[in-house]
Amino acid sequence: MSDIIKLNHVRKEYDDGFVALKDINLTIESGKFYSLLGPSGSGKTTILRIIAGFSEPTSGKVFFDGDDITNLDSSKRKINTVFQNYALFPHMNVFENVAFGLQIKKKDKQEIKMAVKEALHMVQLDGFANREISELSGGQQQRVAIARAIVNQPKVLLLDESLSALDKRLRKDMQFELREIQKKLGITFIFVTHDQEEALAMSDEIFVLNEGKIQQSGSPVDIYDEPVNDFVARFIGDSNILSGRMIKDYEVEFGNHRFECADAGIKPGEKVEVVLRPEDLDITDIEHGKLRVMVESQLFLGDHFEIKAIDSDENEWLIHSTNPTKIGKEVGVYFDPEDIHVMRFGESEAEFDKRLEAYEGEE
Ligand SMILES: Nc1ncnc2c1ncn2[C@@H]1O[C@H](COP(=O)(O)OP(=O)(O)OP(=O)(O)O)[C@@H](O)[C@H]1O
Repeated sequence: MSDIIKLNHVRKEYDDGFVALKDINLTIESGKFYSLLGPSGSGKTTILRIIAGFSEPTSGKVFFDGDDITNLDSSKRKINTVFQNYALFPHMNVFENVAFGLQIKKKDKQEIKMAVKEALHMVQLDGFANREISELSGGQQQRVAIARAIVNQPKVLLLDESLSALDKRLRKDMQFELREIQKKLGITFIFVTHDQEEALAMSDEIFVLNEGKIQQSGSPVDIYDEPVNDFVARFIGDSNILSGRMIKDYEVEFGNHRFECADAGIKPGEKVEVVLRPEDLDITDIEHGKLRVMVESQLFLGDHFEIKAIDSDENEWLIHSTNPTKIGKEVGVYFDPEDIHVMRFGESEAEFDKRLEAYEGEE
């Protein structure tokens, strides 16, 4: 797969002096589904606007297919955007909305008709061409917005929080549909969301952002299983995060116990943070457990029990279990060495990758 978009050292300082993007470097390959994921204010929309050409970086460069497009007008980019509020024209029907961009470009009438028909077919709105926008449900409006964005065959489609107006059920359906549309079209989608579940479910690759910096990039599984820092660990899924100390390669101490782990390349004695995912913890009897905890609360969440427990050092543990236990009971907690994820304080993604490579190379 070839690279289609590159951001090199992009920094964005707004007129009031606020630095929204600090030093963004990212590469987008063609034909993949990407998410920009981060809390409100982390800079997701700013990145999208810079890629679309609605905003210029203060410094740094934007490349498209190898060409420098940093100062290229948005209308000349082979990139289209689906906005959060869809920005449909309420006084035009579905056909006119989708045809609008092509009419502006003075395309041939017959050609426009065919292109609109195909775009509406792609988003499963065959037969809706003459409907008024006000006669459509939220999900259908969303699809018209996508049809309008894909009708002039962009190479990249940007989607800004475009599912956030939909109710939960419809949102799940649209997540699936968007993924299907992306696969059918074979173009690159860059999707902005603050919803980590949505990003994990839809993306080939995720960029996790916080405070104008990319914290981590990778596949959903990489990011979930190997968060590089506590921000990512906390933001993506539920976590147990504890302070600890590295004893030696493949051995870490936390909660006054030493445990075999899968991490290496960290100085003996170095203070670290340890992440254990609640679904990696199993409740067992005290003798078979690696930890001993007392169950404080238990909630049934449909497909698992969410159990909160406390150990003798007053550390709170979150455990997801398919079997119920009893409040007030002392139980053992079991986990495998690879379920322990050790994070160094302040380690960047690049340093993390380098350390991992060095150790994988040795094996
Ligand atoms: N024109 C502007 N002038 C000054 N600050 C701005 C301007 N536009 C955005 N910002 C600030 O830049 C930061 C990043 O904004 P951005 O819209 O990119 O965040 P976001 O991650 O998309 O957030 P949200 O999920 O809330 O949309 C925010 O703190 C925002 O207040």
